[in-house]
Amino acid sequence: RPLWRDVPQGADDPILGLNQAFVADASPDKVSLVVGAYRDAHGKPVVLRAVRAAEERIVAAALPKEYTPIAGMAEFVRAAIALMLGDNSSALTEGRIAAVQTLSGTGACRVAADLLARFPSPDAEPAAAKLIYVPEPTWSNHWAIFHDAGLTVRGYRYWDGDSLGLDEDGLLEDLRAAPRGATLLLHACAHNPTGVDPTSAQWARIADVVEERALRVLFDSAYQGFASGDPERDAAAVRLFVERGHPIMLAQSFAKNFGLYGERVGALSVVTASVAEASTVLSQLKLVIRPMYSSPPLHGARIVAQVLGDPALKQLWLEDCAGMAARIAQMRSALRTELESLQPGRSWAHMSSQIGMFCFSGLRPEEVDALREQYHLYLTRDGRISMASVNPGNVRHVAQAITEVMA
Ligand SMILES: Cc1ncc(COP(=O)(O)O)c(CN[C@@](C)(CC(=O)O)C(=O)O)c1O
Repeated sequence: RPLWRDVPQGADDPILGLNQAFVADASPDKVSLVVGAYRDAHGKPVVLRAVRAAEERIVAAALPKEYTPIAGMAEFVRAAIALMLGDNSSALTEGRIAAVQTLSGTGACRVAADLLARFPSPDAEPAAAKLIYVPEPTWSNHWAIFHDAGLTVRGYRYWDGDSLGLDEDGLLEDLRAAPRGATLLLHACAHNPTGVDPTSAQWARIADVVEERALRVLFDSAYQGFASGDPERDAAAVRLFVERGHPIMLAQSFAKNFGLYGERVGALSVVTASVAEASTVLSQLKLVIRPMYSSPPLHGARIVAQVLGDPALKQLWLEDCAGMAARIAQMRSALRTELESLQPGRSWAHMSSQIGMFCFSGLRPEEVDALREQYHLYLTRDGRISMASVNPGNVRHVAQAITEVMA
């Protein structure tokens, strides 16, 4: 009996769906510039040295595989917070942070969304109760995550297509117009998809407006250490808000900076005003998680806890993290050089001034389609290029293809 006959065909995911088309492409010249996953200079995925070493220790310890608590592995969660806020963060030492391990960054954003939907800010105007502002553009999955949790999602100006940089005036104007107590999503570093981050002076002005409008902030940190190569530097924006006393929420992904994509390692932290608030918020986070997926996976959390808890392994990780960031920076300048030599008079400065995994190239959708159809180059239709997929072996081919579709 066709009991599912009324189910409509769902749209392919703009990122992951495109990757399936790439896999199906038989051309030997195909290159995927789609998913933000690191590749080495030979186009191969990498398991970091510190991760391998930690795994050897974990396997040798022959640990049991009991359920983790609903809130996850406490040692991992604490290490995750300390990586972002610093070991001597007062919020951490005073016990004012409610934090849980999550199914990577996506899971952290979704648990945050459910908490926000259940507990609007007490200072919120009625219009702000379930309202979250996300940057225009943002990671495509953000819209669905917050919508599915029952929040109303609204864009705020972020990308300036003319200057190929931050639309600071538009951003501040939109935030000033936000109803009091609404939630604001901010990318901690390496904004996806634009690669454009506010300067420290611009972050300070954003923090001013957040205070004026009593906005609640959810930082989404998916690239700490991977952006600049220095986790301390990549934590600057989050630390600015915490030092100003903002009760921020922080979603952390360890997919990219630890290369643990498929292990699904993440955390969600809520900085509160007191131990009592942290305790009630944690109890509510557990009520969100238990019916959603009960408890998070063991292995990846053990790896991150082992690495961050051992100075020698942490140093190894820092070197590899810096190495990934450096290779991406090299490819940014290599591709820029190739493009500017093929297109005299046209500047590709934004390719090397942007930071993190992606270059927001400015390529139009029809040019992206031509790259895919004629040159077997795959990238998302917003023109985002995953720079980790560029390497000395394909950089000229990529530059030539881009030049030809722009002609
Ligand atoms: C800003 C941002 N937040 C959260 C996540 C979620 O990552 P996680 O759940 O794997 O921890 C991503 C990953 N974005 C990728 C790299 C992959 C993806 O789309 O899932 C991207 O290609 O944009 C991201 O870019």
